[in-house]
Amino acid sequence: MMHIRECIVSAPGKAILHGEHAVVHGKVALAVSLNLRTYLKLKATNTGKVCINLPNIDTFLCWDVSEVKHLMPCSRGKQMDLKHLDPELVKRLREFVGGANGNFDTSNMATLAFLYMYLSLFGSGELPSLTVSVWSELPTGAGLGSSAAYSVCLAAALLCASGAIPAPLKEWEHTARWCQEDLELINSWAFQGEMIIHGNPSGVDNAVGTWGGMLRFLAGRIIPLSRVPLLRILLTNTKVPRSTKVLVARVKDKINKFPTILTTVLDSVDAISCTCERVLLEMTCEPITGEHYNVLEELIDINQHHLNVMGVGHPALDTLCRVTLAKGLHSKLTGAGGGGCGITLLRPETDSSVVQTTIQELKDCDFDCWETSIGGPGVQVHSPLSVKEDILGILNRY
Ligand SMILES: Nc1ncnc2c1ncn2[C@@H]1O[C@H](COP(=O)(O)OP(=O)(O)O)[C@@H](O)[C@H]1O
Ligand SMILES: C[C@@](O)(CCOP(=O)(O)O)CC(=O)O
Ligand SMILES: [Mg+2]
Repeated sequence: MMHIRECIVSAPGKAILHGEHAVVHGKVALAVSLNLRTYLKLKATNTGKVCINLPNIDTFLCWDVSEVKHLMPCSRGKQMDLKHLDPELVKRLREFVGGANGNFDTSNMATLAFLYMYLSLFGSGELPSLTVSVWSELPTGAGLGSSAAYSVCLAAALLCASGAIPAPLKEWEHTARWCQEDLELINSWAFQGEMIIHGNPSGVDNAVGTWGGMLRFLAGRIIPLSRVPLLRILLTNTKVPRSTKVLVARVKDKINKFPTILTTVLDSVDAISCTCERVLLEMTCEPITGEHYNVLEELIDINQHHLNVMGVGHPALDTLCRVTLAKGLHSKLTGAGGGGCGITLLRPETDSSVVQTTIQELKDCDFDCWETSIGGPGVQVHSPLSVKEDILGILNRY
């Protein structure tokens, strides 16, 4: 039986400050990693089976390696083009997992992304027997990039298991990261997972999951913003379920229907991202003033209107904006919208009593709400000691 490397990896979720949807159409986005992560454990087995345990989405599946092996198109060697999916492999996998009739459910998408990467990475040789277990602190399908964190973890663990990238953890270390070249490979493979889950992803989410921190993303170009002011952000999950794939397709339809109208909206979002970036930079090189915050707040308001124009708003997100504005705070949706999460900018002087009453009022609307810290590290490999006990317990359960 083929020998593979075992590992535990994690990747962060993200919040998009500005540029969601527009980024799919070649505009600038500003995004930042969160302190909420997805963890994945890959275990080598000798059962002749390939198994996946996804307790967040109640999915536990096992196949005989031989059963999966014949899904690999015979003509296929090692995959070189990581910008497109192999349509033949996707078709076969859809038939196999039951997503052939446009059945884009949570479980099918996650399974498809896993099997696609597993077969693409190992399918040209002997398929290893292994078990992958994933647990996330992120809400699934809520705009915080859970799909990308999942795809980044899958890519890192499977690439590491296959020997395509090294195991960077030294014996005495608790966490380690890969070198730039390996991160680029992880990011490219994670993009494949995102293509399965999003349909037409921009790549911003997997870039944040891979590199962490705050970054500017434009047409596949990733520029880390090393100098950013400390921002206080409130995250609210309206808990209205939605699918990024459906929302991205909805925006595309609207652009096709009203090209000249939507083009100007997308250009305006681009200008918002660029203005926000300039203001954030100014805030790191000159004393921060109330005017900086006034501009950041106005940008949030304008962008939220644009996202409504694109058709990705939701009454629950309107409620979030209204409740926070009554406290003098400004909010916008983050991620694909249509429900899911929103961000609220807190000012440095915002009193903690105001924050607490706002959180309480949002909870009274049946939303989840918490102050978050941003800028967590990108994809990492862990020793078991560096994983919180409760999370390790879940990963070891299977
Ligand atoms: N922890 C997880 N375990 C399994 N699948 C996950 C997990 N997190 C995300 N996914 C996959 O990602 C999909 C959600 O992606 P998406 O609609 O892009 O929302 P978001 O990325 O904003 O959370 C889920 O339907 C599922 O297929
Ligand atoms: C709407 C979009 O800009 C972000 C989607 O983020 P999320 O899956 O909702 O976390 C799509 C993309 O960039 O691929
Ligand atoms: Mg997503």
